[in-house]
Amino acid sequence: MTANTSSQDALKQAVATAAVAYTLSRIDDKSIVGIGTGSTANCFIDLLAEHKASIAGTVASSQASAERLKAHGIPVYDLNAVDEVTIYVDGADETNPHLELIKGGGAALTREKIVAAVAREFLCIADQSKWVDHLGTFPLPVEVIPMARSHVARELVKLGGDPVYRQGVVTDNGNVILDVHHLHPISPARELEEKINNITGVVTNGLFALRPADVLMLGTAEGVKTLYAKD
Ligand SMILES: O=C(CO)[C@H](O)[C@H](O)COP(=O)(O)O
Repeated sequence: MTANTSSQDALKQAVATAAVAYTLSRIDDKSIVGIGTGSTANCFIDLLAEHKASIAGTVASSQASAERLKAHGIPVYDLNAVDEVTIYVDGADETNPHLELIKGGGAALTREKIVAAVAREFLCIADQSKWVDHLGTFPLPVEVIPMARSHVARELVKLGGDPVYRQGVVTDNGNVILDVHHLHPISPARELEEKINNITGVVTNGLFALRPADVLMLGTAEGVKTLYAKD
C-alpha cells in the first residue's frame, strides 16, 4: 500500500527472474502454472511471457492478472477446466520465517487462496520489506459478503482487531474488504485464520497459515534468498 522505491522495484524484478528459472525447472509443456496478483506477480508474468511455449497455460487469481497474461498471448484457463496446477507463484504483503503469509493488499485474497489450495507447490516471491518475525503489522484483509459488513466488523472487534472498510473496493467476487488493524503479533496464525473464517459473512481472510508457502524467494540487497518451509 506504500509507494514502491526504485530499489524495491529492482528487488521485485530480481526475485521474479529467479522465480521464472525455478518454475521452468519444475514444469513441462503440459503444466498449468498458477499466477498471483500484484506488482511482483506482474514482473513474473512479463518474464514468463518469454517462455510461454514451455507451459500448457495458466490459471489466474484475478481478472487483472488474467488480462495481463492474455495481453502477452499466454493461455488462461478456468480453474474448473484443469486437472492440476503444478506450481502457484504469487507475492505477499508479509511473510514470517514459517512462510506463513498475509496477502490481500490487492483485494485478490480469496481467489489467491483457492489457487494456492489446488497447487502442488506454492512459491511466494517478495522483496525484503515483506519479511517480518511476527505477522500483523500489515492490516489483515478480510473479504466479506456486503450485507454482513457491520456484523463481521463487530465480531472482529471482539477478536481484538480494529477493522476499517476499504472504501470504493469491490472484489472480483462482488464482495467488500475490511482491513483489520492492531492484531500484531498474530500468533498462532492458524488459529486466528480459522476463527475469522468461522464468522458468518466472511468469505475468507488474508492469512495463509493453514496453507503456507512451500518455497519463499526473498529479494534482498545481498541477492535472492530461497527458503523452504521444511527448513
Ligand atoms: O496479496 C496480494 C494481492 O491480493 C499481493 O500478492 C500482495 O498485495 C503483494 O503485492 P505486491 O507484489 O504488489 O507488493
